[in-house]
Amino acid sequence: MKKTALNIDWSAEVLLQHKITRLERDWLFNGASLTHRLTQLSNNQFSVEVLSASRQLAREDEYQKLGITSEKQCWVREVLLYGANEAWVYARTVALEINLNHTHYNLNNIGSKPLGAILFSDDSFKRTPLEVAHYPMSLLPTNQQYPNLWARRSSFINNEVNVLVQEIFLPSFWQKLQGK
Ligand SMILES: C=C(O[C@@H]1C=C(C(=O)O)C=C[C@H]1O)C(=O)O
Repeated sequence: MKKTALNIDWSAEVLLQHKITRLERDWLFNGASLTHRLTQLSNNQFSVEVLSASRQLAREDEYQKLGITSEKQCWVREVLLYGANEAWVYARTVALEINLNHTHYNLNNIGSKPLGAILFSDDSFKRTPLEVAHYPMSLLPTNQQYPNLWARRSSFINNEVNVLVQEIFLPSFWQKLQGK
């Protein structure tokens, strides 16, 4: 598998180098549905903008997390999650396409419905522990390229599919929490 220069360090090392606040910890390591929490925080003014949803090769760190040892076509969905008309979170979800095609989950056609509504409504999904990293600017959408943004990832796994969900908290989200 080709080495990518942008391998992200999802180890806890980043937590040793960058002290996180109680507020950051609450949002980075809270296992509840982010859709639900953002809906509450925005007083029900939550929405999803789908940037892309397509069949493509994934990144090395994503293959590794998904337990895929050679480059295979994946289903990749990239969205912005909005609260009160501000982009609060960029999310990138990856699943092995061949697995997804053999499930009854119609993830590729959910459009602007939040993925969490599916993943959290099916008790068969087990969620892996949340990991955090600082997300490389160049991997963010062009109008959201800020340095050192906190990202978290975890997988939702059942006997049909392994769905890797990565969520990057944008500056406007932290500004909202700080009442700015
Ligand atoms: C996994 C969840 O789904 C959210 C919705 C997403 C989407 O619609 O693509 C992606 C990431 C999540 O923040 C959740 O609500 O926790």
